[in-house]
Amino acid sequence: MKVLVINAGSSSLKYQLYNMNDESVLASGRVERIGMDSSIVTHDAAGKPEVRSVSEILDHVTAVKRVIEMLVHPELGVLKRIDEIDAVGHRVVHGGEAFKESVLVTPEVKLEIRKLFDLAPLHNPAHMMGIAAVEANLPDVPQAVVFDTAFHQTMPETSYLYAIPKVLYRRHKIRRYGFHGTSHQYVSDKAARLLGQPLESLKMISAHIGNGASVTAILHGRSYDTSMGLTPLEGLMMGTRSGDLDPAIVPFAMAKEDLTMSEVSSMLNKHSGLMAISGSTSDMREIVEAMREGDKNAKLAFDMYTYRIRKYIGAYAAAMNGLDVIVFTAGVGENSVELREAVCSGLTFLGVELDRERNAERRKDPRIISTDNSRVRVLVVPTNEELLIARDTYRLVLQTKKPDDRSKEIIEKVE
Ligand SMILES: Nc1ncnc2c1ncn2[C@@H]1O[C@H](COP(=O)(O)OP(=O)(O)O)[C@@H](O)[C@H]1O
Ligand SMILES: CC(=O)OP(=O)(O)O
Ligand SMILES: [Mg+2]
Repeated sequence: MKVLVINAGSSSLKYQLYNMNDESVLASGRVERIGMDSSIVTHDAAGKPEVRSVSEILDHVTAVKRVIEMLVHPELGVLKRIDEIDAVGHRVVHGGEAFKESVLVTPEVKLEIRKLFDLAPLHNPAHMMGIAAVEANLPDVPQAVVFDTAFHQTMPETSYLYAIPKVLYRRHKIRRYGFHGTSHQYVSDKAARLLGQPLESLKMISAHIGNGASVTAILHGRSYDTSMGLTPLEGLMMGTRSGDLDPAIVPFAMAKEDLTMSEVSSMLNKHSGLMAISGSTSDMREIVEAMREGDKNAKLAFDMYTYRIRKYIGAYAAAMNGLDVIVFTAGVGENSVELREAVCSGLTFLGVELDRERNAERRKDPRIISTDNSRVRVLVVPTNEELLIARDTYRLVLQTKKPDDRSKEIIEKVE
């Protein structure tokens, strides 16, 4: 079975095509700057050089059409015919309380995702455009949705409720949901396997540090608490997002600076974080570079960013009354030697001992970077949200098949 995984953003669409018989990636790529004057398509088919093209792609329907054209292209493609795509899986950031696990797309599911537009205005509308674009281009292909929030649905009330009038929860479902769940789930499972210990026996903290960043306390394999909240704004300081702040700042700044609600929201989501403190960039590579050149603002941004990660790790170790494993993942967590060093150097009281040489190795596979004597094991595990999305989609679609077809598919997979 071949599964196409799509992560649709407001102006971009990333894709990966999997052969589920051996979970190999046949092709991957992205369409950027959708709706702008020059859109960029990058396509990378297994065994062929990556290609880049610039054209005008005004909407997501056209973007999906371009992706399909690339996949069946006589030279650059990997499929003979479009009907070789058996299923499509989508990343959906917000599933609210309605979705505790991945599901196949139905009219009811689409309605629920629409109801959550308010709670994830940057993400959910774009995902719906992705789903509609697939319907338009591949009308008979089953689709599944995999939610960032699903893994965190195991959190206890003590973690997910805010200490505000309960009517806000009852009427509007205002609570902590948490995000990046697919990633936290993937890396925690991978970490336990690498250590050769059952996930259920471990107290783990996973730090997904990318553009968006969140930390999760994973107690015996289940999400126990997580730093993002009702929306992906709470918690850590991020590239352009503020993370935690005193909520009184919002009305205060609105009054003093004469800001509207959408202006204050844009300030906190798009003009804060590393960008605001460094005054120049939200990209950690550039922050580290500028810091080396003696830029004081970049150093302050880096110090605040890493201090907050350390603070959350300390808090979650207390929340779980212990800690066995820390996992770093995502763009910054997987790649920044400096960040891991800065975070871990302040955690020796917990029994964290980083091995400097292991930490400095630039490898792409999951690995241990703590010393052999470290009481808490520290790991780097490259995340793979797309693979989990492909697996869930494959499983859900297989369940809908007639028993005979199902055994045929499973036999093919074993072979
Ligand atoms: N070698 C590196 N060192 C430090 N940071 C890096 C490195 N490579 C990538 N990054 C950071 O990773 C971030 C992107 O992370 P990623 O997980 O891909 O984000 P997203 O999926 O949310 O777009 C970039 O903003 C960049 O700062
Ligand atoms: C939920 C979220 O913050 O996602 P991303 O990191 O992709 O922006
Ligand atoms: Mg991401």
